[in-house]
Amino acid sequence: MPENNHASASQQNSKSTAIVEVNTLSEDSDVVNPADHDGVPPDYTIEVNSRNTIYSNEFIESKYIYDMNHCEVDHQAKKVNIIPRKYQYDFRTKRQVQRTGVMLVGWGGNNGSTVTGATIANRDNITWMRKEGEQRPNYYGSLTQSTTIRLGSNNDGKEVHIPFNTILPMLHPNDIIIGGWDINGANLYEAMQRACVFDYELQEKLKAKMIKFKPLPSIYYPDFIAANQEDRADNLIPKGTKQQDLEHIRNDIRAFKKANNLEKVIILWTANTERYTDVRQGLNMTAEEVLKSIATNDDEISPSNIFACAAILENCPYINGSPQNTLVPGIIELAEKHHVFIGGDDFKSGQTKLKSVLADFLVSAGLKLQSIVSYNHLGNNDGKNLSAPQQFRSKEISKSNVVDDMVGANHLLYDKKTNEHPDHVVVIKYVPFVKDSKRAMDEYISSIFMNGLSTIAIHNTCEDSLLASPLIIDLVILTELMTRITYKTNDQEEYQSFEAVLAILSYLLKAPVVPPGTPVINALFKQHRCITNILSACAGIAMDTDMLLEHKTKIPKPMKIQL
Ligand SMILES: NC(=O)c1ccc[n+]([C@@H]2O[C@H](COP(=O)([O-])OP(=O)(O)OC[C@H]3O[C@@H](n4cnc5c(N)ncnc54)[C@H](O)[C@@H]3O)[C@@H](O)[C@H]2O)c1
Ligand SMILES: O=P([O-])([O-])O[C@@H]1[C@@H](O)[C@H](O)[C@@H](O)[C@H](O)[C@@H]1O
Repeated sequence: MPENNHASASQQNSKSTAIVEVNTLSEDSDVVNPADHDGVPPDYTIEVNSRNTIYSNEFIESKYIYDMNHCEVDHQAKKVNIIPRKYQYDFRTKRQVQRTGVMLVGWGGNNGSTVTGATIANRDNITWMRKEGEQRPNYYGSLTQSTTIRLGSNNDGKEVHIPFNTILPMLHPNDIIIGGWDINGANLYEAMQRACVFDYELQEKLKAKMIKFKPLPSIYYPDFIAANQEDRADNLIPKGTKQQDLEHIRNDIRAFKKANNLEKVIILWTANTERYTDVRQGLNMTAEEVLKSIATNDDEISPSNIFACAAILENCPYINGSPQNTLVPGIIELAEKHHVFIGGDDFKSGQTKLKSVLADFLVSAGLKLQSIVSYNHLGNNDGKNLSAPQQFRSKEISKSNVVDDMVGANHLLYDKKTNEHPDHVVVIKYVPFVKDSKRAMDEYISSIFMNGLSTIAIHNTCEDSLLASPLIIDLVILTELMTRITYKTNDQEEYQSFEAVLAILSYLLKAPVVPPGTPVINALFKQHRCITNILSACAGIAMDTDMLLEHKTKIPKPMKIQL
């Protein structure tokens, strides 16, 4: 496990000091009017001066009024009755960040080795040379580490932004203890070399630490991943029943937690994409059925089903970074029964992330998106596994559904009676030569004003693992945070956790799993606002409504509101 040889960065977030107005601005700031923006340094913490936000040593407690419009559509009268409703929430966040570990399923893969090497490089501030000169480690691409949240404005009318991870006490990636399993026995140095993601000099500087890490043996059911993965499977637990596999993985989790003196362990699947499993009565529709199917060695129980059940039964959140339908109804019910968080599916890293922005931009601008073609080729082992039809189908599904909510929200452009929607084609090809450097080519065709046509063509090349690794970090950090947040409402006495299915993670995932019967949101900036607004409410900070009325009207004196 990576050593933690520095004072925990996570604990620094637990102190509280008032905001100090600062005029620091990064030299490379490209804002139009630098004077209009204040960036608060990362080592500051925030304190909300309000009677509705209470700080104790243990908790941050905030009161929040949730406004929601209840709508009644009267088709006879051709009228929509809108009843604005208000609900009071009391949020409570434990301030002490937990000593947290993540066990990656597929630790020896490109994503697993890359995220492990990156946290070591950042923690130990390892620099390396390449032809452009000295390179420094960073966490670019991480929402929690490399983005800011607009708080409001200061007395001079300047916009004040804080680092995202300042809004509430959060785990720091440098403090995450990483371990996990792989069906392949390569140590993490060999895995990093195989991945061909990091520069050579960085690999060599990481060697001494990475070579010490060897993935735990894992479970391998050949029928669930491509046959071309068979030669990789040399690091397996002794062949037994699926019940024995479940118990073995549970023991691994307990051992990892004890050996590293952890308070929280998160299990995250970044192993190969599996084929879909059947979903049917008697197999996996209830928690009882899933556990019975494991006990009776049912062929349709997948490795990822085993890992998910093991995690839940060990009170460990489980996150699915791949597109297969691991989180069947029975596993969702098991998580709900045990009040354990689960999330998925499939990291939303590049081509699909852009699609969830472009489709939203086009449709919300009233442009009728008619055709989307998403082609990519890649040469890593993921691409090799996806070259098999059943594994490709899992990925095709997760990459295809990402525009459904935007199209469904605009019945002016798309006829709901005929389920009208854009043509949408997903193509993935395996080209070994390019390795992890994925090539993505997209074409978006839209009908525009007076039936003109607009075609947008995009080409993107980048290492897939450098896009996915910061998402793995954010999934761990946000999941650990959510385990410290509880709420009660105006008609409840006891504080309780959020729903077991962590829909708040949707921003990081292509095919968000949501609580049964609730809407799936894919539009990226809706997902982003969901995270920032919920965390703002927990911190007692007013939502950023983007109205900026203070700059458009003569704003009155603030009212004193006691909730
Ligand atoms: N940008 C991205 O890289 C990206 C984005 C979204 C989703 N994903 C998904 O993330 C997953 C990992 O991607 P990758 O590029 O690291 O792939 P990879 O093939 O390099 O790594 C997967 C690892 O999982 C191991 N594995 C397979 N079955 C296993 C099992 N039952 N138990 C333990 N280990 C097992 C393999 O040996 C391999 O080392 C894939 O499913 C991929 O589709 C990747
Ligand atoms: O960049 P993105 O679309 O979010 O996700 C990627 C896909 O484009 C790629 O086809 C696939 O091989 C990767 O596993 C990943 O899913």
